[in-house]
Amino acid sequence: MAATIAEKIFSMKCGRTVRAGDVVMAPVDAAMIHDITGPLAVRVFGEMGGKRVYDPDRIIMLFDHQVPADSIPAAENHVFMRRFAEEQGIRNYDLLEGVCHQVVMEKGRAAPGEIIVGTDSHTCTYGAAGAFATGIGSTDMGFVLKFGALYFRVPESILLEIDGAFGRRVGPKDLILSLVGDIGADGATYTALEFTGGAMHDMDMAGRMTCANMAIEMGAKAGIVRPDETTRDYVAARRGVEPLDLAGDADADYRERRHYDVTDLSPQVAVPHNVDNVVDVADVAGTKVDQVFIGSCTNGRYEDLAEAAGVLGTADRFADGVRVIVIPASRTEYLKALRAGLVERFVEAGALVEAPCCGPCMGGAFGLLAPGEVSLSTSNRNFRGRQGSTQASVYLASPATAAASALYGEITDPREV
Ligand SMILES: CC(C)[C@H](C(=O)O)[C@@H](O)C(=O)O
Ligand code: SF4
Repeated sequence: MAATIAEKIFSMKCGRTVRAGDVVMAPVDAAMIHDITGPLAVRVFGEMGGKRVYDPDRIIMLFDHQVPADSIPAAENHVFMRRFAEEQGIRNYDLLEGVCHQVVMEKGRAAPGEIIVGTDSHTCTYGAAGAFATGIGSTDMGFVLKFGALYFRVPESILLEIDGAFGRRVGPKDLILSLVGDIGADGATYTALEFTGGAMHDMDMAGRMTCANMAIEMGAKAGIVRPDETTRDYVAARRGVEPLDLAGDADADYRERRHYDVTDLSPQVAVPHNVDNVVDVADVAGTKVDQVFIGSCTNGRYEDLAEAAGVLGTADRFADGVRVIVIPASRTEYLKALRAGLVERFVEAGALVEAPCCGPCMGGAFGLLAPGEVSLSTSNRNFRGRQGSTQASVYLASPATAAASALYGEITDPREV
């Protein structure tokens, strides 16, 4: 019987044929908790009478939102979580490795066919590895810590066939922003997006992670990139085993099939204050920016930094008056950027390069905006107040557009640099 990837994954995990709409109790392959939402999950686990977690090897803990601790309560949360990890024998990456989603992926903790949950909405990022991965609340996570399983309604799927070849300085972030603009912030609510097509399969893992990461910005429960050779190589290199082959069937019951061609796509920008307010860069070119942030789980990988550095080229300095903050998504990505000389280039050009963390993405730890200020950010959300004052404005774009805008002090089409 024909099935979507999501239906196949739930059928495999439940040991019987299930279809979209079925409510199932499914085992969870891995569960991720971080410094912000982890403490509540741990408390709920205790309130449920939890003594030992179901399997410490399946739990991934790390701190990334408020690191190094930016307040005494944050430091206390860290201590609380460290103790729990020690008691339970959970591997705690602490604040040493980077942003949660990048760390889960690069440690090979996500693979095709797995069900992964995390107490963070961008857990959908691991769909880049062919997993069914979704963000859950801390209360649900308390249950997962105890029982290793969770109730799910198997979602309907939307097939996204992406073809064509990106033009110069246009890439995965422009694609996903255009999809969010087209589908809308609630256009895919509780569906699994299944990404396939030539342009997806030509994309490296970094680009696929950028796309899967923003599935939640359309309301999707998960965003799964059909696994292929690129997925296999990435996962096999990290796990030492051949991952599962998995594809949706041509005659599966998709709620919708959408086709896109990226060939003529221009750089895209999400304008304040919603992620689905997406326009061509030309429509906002010339808008003055006070801060440019290159980083986050959406675009803080080596490939993103290289794209930005490519636009910077041999220019001496970023524009006067623009604060450029660059944050590699993990220690691994930071080291790659260091070894390739990218960090040196950014610093020479006047950027602040910070250690891996969420940084200004959520307006948490640092890099906040004052009323009236404008930020151009490679992250995934531009809601009012997201990066500081509710009177500030956040534009979202690709690393190439961010670098071009940092060079000129105003939103700039990277193809013109
Ligand atoms: C802190 C966390 C709950 C939150 C999320 O779930 O996404 C954050 O990571 C974000 O990006 O807004
Ligand atoms: S980088 Fe931003 S979007 Fe990603 S987990 Fe951190 S706060 Fe959330």
